[in-house]
Amino acid sequence: MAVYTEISDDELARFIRSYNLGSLLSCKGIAEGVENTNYLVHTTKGAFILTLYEKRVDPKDLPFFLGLMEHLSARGVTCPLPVRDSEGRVLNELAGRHAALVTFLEGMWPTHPKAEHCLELGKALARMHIAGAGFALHRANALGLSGWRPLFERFSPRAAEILPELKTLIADELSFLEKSWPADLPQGVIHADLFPDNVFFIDDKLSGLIDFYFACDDALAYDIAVSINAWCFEPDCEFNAGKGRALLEGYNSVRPLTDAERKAFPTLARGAAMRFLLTRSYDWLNTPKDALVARKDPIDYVRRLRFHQTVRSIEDYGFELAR
Ligand SMILES: Nc1ncnc2c1ncn2[C@@H]1O[C@H](COP(=O)(O)OP(=O)(O)OP(=O)(O)O)[C@@H](O)[C@H]1O
Ligand SMILES: N[C@@H](CCO)C(=O)O
Repeated sequence: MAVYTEISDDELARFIRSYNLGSLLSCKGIAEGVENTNYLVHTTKGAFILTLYEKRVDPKDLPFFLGLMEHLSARGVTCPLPVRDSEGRVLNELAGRHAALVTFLEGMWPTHPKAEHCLELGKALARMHIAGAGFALHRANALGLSGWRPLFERFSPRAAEILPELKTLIADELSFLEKSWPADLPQGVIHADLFPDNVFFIDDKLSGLIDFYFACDDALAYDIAVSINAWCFEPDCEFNAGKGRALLEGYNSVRPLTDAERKAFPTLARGAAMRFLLTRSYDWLNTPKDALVARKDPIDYVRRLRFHQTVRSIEDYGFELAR
């Protein structure tokens, strides 16, 4: 579920009146999602997503997220476009929360991504990276290398509740990543959470990207590593080289990877596995078992991490990339 904040009919009607969106026809809570409260709103001018930002979003980051969606939309990336109210504001307040309305995107996310989806995703990710250039605002990656150890320290005394050897595995891996993390890769705006549930398709054609609430400035190739982990492993956590190749080839056909990015890829993939292993472990230990939000299994990311630890070069993944 992701309806943490209820809105009264009066509050909603007043809120919608402050936009030039005609009359309110309906409003339904959306069950999917974890971080924020989302409603699907219909007015006589169309369909919109109303998001109330919950506690894990830092309000000072909202201009970055909303501005980025405007920047990308203006450069041809299909993503939600924040709607301005009659005074030109994209960020408002509703039911005691910061709130925004964005355009509704048609499409469905793929529950069983195929290589064809991965190819499309790779191209879209590269286009997004290119379109992000020149965005005026900046946001450091709060869940990047420097954020991993402090997050680990918040749950390490209880890590054995997930897996007896988890504490040692993470501690050793963090030492490796802190020593080996590449500092000189091409940087830009990354999505940082481009999982299948954030990518919509209509008839196997990619129709849009959503959920920019982890977007930040970081190494572009790190974003590819996040998506390889999210899209190219089977439910039993076996790596699917065909899907991986499709994603990389799609990306490389739009924005060719540099030699430094190719060389760093196995380390980036380990870091991307670490980031989701840490957040999932923290949430696993700190979300009440009877909470309505489904917890995501950290073990899936232990398996990904162990796989990447065996890889020495990008060729070991079975990728053959054109230069
Ligand atoms: N612009 C949009 N158009 C169509 N549907 C949307 C849009 N934005 C959100 N949704 C729907 O709302 C759901 C939750 O959105 P979103 O992923 O942004 O939520 P969240 O709370 O940030 O969750 P999480 O970070 O866990 O993915 C999506 O799965 C999708 O069904
Ligand atoms: N995509 C994240 C959760 C939402 O950010 C995960 O699968 O752990």
